Amino acid sequence: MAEKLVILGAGGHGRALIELLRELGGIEPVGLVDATPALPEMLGLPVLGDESVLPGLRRAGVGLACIAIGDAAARLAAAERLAALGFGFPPLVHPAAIRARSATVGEGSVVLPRAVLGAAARVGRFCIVNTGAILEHDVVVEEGAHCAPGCVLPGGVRVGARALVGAGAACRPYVTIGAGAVVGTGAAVTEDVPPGAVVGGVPARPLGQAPAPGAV
Ligand SMILES: CC(=O)SCCNC(=O)CCNC(=O)[C@H](O)C(C)(C)COP(=O)(O)OP(=O)(O)OC[C@H]1O[C@@H](n2cnc3c(N)ncnc32)[C@H](O)[C@@H]1OP(=O)(O)O
Repeated sequence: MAEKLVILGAGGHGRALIELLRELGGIEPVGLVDATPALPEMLGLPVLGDESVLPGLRRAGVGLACIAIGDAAARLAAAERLAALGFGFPPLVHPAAIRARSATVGEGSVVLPRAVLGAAARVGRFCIVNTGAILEHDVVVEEGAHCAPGCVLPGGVRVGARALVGAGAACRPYVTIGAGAVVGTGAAVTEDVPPGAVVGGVPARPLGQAPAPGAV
């Protein structure tokens, strides 16, 4: 029998995860939970209410959850709350992603279609590897980080915890992107990015401090 799963977060990323789960099979999504549910359903799945419904879902046999929240700090905080209620977080890898046998994906992380995980790539817990992102051999992505659509991380790049590598950004091999840093869309990162920095452009240069949660 398929294990039952609830999705926390009824926004755009939630929609992407519904599609992922339907392609994956073997796990039955029962609905979505959201702090401020705007609509009664999403792509045919019910929006069940806010987090107050979660204990009842656990009692009803829903044992799995995935967190569809783009902001890294909010995603990790939500994971702690749901773990305390006893939910488990399977890594979810879309069947149209390409994963080397030696690549690993941590609990609660999601890998979307056409993403590539090369040899010995390591994706930590509660990360997002978005559509078409390329993580080459030996790339390390730490807890809560987000590799946005189409970014290119060549061999040996390290993405620190909660960092965001923006859509279409590319990096030089073996650079380190510090914890909580943001790499803007389309940037070309040629040297290490300090923790918490915001960089953009070609070549990437500092743009300021990390934006407020949810702003990117
Ligand atoms: C499935 C999905 O959709 S996943 C979504 C993934 N998300 C992303 O890829 C978004 C990544 N975020 C960005 O690129 C953002 O533009 C950020 C974080 C770099 C900057 O955002 P903010 O802090 O809101 O900056 P803001 O838009 O006010 O721009 C500040 C300055 O930086 C410049 N700037 C903003 N983004 C970039 C960029 N990607 N490259 C170069 N310059 C940039 C702006 O032109 C502006 O310059 P100015 O001061 O000379 O006018």
